[in-house]
Amino acid sequence: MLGLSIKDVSKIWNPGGPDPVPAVSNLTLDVAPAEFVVLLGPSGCGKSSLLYIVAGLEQPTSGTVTFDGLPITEPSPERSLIFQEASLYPWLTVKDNVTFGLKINHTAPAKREAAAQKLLKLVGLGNAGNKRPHELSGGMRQRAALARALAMRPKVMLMDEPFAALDIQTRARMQGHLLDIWESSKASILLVTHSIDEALALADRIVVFTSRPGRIKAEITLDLPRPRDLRSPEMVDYARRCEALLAEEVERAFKEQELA
Ligand SMILES: Nc1ncnc2c1ncn2[C@@H]1O[C@H](COP(=O)(O)OP(=O)(O)OP(=O)(O)O)[C@@H](O)[C@H]1O
Repeated sequence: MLGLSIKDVSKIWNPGGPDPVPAVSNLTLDVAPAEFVVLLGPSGCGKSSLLYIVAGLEQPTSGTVTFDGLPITEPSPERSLIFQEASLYPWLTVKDNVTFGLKINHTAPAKREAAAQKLLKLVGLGNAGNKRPHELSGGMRQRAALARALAMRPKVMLMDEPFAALDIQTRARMQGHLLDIWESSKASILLVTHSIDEALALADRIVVFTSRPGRIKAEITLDLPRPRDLRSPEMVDYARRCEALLAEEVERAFKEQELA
């Protein structure tokens, strides 16, 4: 099968230790090529744990994860992971950060230069290639991190709250950039967020998690054109549904804590 296939995956941190933590439980999720899936869930419900497994940085305790039919056992350039804080190399220019992976791959300098020009333009940093990361704003750094991920032509972009550290206006612009990038790259995206608005603005499908251990509570398919007007009655209705689903889970987690 093409795309990402997560089958019956469970993750227990510290299994066999004195304090095992069941993070994800029997989770099954397929992400089609070029599909944009957003994971929404209460804090600590295992969203990042799942992303690390898909990235190949962690192994599931049980279950399988495949990409284009092949088991995921280790990180690969075809699956890029982008975090909340852009982790650029401070001693390299933006351009050299973007083409770092290509240099490791022994891509010829002329090709690297061409790729950097194209990617920096795509993320709106056409004039910032020679700057160092500390000279950029948070939003610009995150765009540089996106360009660096794109340089490896990933088939899947795994994004862990990529815009959470940004102010609301920058965040909205970054979402627009991401949609442009997604449309031109045709990569699948699996993005974790706490923001219902972000999920509604971006997703083809929102997957709502239960509280820990994370399971799929609901899936909401948004077969709607973008950009979306989040104030339209239809979107307000979707937002209410998401809020109600999340509220149930937060409530359940509190009750379980009280009983423990
Ligand atoms: N490396 C680890 N070792 C032990 N426990 C871990 C590890 N990583 C995560 N956990 C635990 O697994 C559970 C799920 O964490 P995870 O970070 O996957 O949740 P999350 O849904 O991404 O949370 P948030 O939304 O707050 O970022 C938490 O209880 C967390 O403490």
